Amino acid sequence: DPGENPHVGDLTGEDIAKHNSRESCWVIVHGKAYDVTEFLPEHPGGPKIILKYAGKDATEEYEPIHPPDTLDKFLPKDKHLGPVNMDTVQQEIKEESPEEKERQERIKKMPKLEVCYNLMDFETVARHVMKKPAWAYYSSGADDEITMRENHSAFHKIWFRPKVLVDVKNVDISTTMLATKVDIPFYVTATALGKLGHPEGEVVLTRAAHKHNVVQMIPTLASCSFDEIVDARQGDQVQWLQLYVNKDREITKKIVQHAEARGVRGLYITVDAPQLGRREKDMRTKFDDSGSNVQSTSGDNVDRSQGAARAISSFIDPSLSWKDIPWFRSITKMPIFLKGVQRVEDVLKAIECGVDGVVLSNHGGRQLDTARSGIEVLAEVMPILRERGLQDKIEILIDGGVRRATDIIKALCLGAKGVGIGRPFLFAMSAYGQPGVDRAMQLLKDEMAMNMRLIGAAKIEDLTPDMVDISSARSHFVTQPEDTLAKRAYDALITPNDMLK
Ligand SMILES: Cc1cc2c(cc1C)[n+](S(=O)(=O)[O-])c1c(=O)[nH]c(=O)nc-1n2C[C@H](O)[C@H](O)[C@H](O)COP(=O)(O)O
Repeated sequence: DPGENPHVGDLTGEDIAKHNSRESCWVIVHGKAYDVTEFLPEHPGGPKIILKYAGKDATEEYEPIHPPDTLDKFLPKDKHLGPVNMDTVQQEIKEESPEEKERQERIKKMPKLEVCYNLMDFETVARHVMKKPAWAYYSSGADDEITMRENHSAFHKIWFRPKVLVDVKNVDISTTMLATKVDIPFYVTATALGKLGHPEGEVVLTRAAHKHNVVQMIPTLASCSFDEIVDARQGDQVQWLQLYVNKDREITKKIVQHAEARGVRGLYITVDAPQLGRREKDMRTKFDDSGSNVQSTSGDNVDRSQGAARAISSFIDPSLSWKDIPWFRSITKMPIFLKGVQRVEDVLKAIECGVDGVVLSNHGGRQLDTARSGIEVLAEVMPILRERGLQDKIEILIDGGVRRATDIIKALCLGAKGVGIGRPFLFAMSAYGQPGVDRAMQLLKDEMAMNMRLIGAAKIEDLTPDMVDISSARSHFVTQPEDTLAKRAYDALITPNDMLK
């Protein structure tokens, strides 16, 4: 009688363990059994990582990479074998590796949250406490990571021309982005696989975005399901959707129309990733985990060694082009932005196509290496739009390397409506959970108010192009002239005699 024994009829661990081969492969996920034998060759991450858990409980490995509704969506119902009595499943006693022991020690000694005074502090702590694959995935850029570093250093080539004696007693740092009133001109940009850094994943960012009244851009490749992230929204909180366009347009149409039905307020089509870049730190950690080195698999012609990103993105359509824009117009009423535009010619094309906005971005340096930073492209775009009277025809956002409120202010002075921020919030979340993200956002708000005062601006509209000097913005290699005379004076080894030489 099920009343007495709730597990009557359940499968047992023994039943599952018998199906532990390529010929017959059953796995357990969240207490339910699945026959994935026929799915093995289709798995984007390759068959090997599944075979590592054949006949066993795969939940821990499955969780960070797959939204919870993945099996319901992609595995035929007849392969869903039903509940498993987990008391009968022999849980693997995972011997803690020496590396994991060391990491746990570092977590015990990590700095208190109050010691984080800026966004880079979170990155420093995260590097020490995150699991290697998670750190590698979040921190990696493409190829030599030159663009990833340039994104941040580009802001240091732009200098302020502050105004003085402006009444800045009351400073208002709020603004509107895509007709949404926000407390401060940044949004949480789309970054994939949130559960690599935190067991709750993207919903942590949803809660922090609500608390600080900023917009969250929901990633296509989120660990949480889309509906989980939308369900975590509170009150009239605004979310946008970042879209990787699927080769199967029907799937894309369903995703977009479902998002609109769920009240998402903007569609951001990612256009800089027809194929995901080579993030070598991410790739290297895949080799460390023997199960996921899925190179040698029969009949598997896709190179799966490119880390999690490349594996889970094989659905992206590289044929996407300008001719597809009208189709997007036909399937949704949401405003449409192109995310990843990197030259003024494409901004002009976007205006011609009637697109509502663009994000000037190189994907955080994770795509084409030695592409220019978003802020440098912005410095190229805005003067030309103004020249042609087009600056109000399209909303311009930028992202990449934003780590200080001064970076946000420089972007706004040049004409952006706001900026997207990615890694800092991931690192804050991974190291300290939601309190970390809250603090990161609050630090930016405090910096923003202070720096607006120091530049002589009481509100966002007061930020104008004449407040920045961009004469060095296009130099990718700024040498400092060697001031040998001064150097001589400061070189303790030089004696007065030498001066007589
Ligand atoms: C850090 C990071 C960025 C990703 C990201 C994942 C991570 C871990 N992923 S990715 O795996 O495919 O590359 C996405 C993504 O899903 N879609 C997207 O449009 N941009 C993606 N981006 C780019 C992101 O939206 C911003 O362009 C970038 O993060 C801005 O730079 P910062 O990280 O320096 O703020």
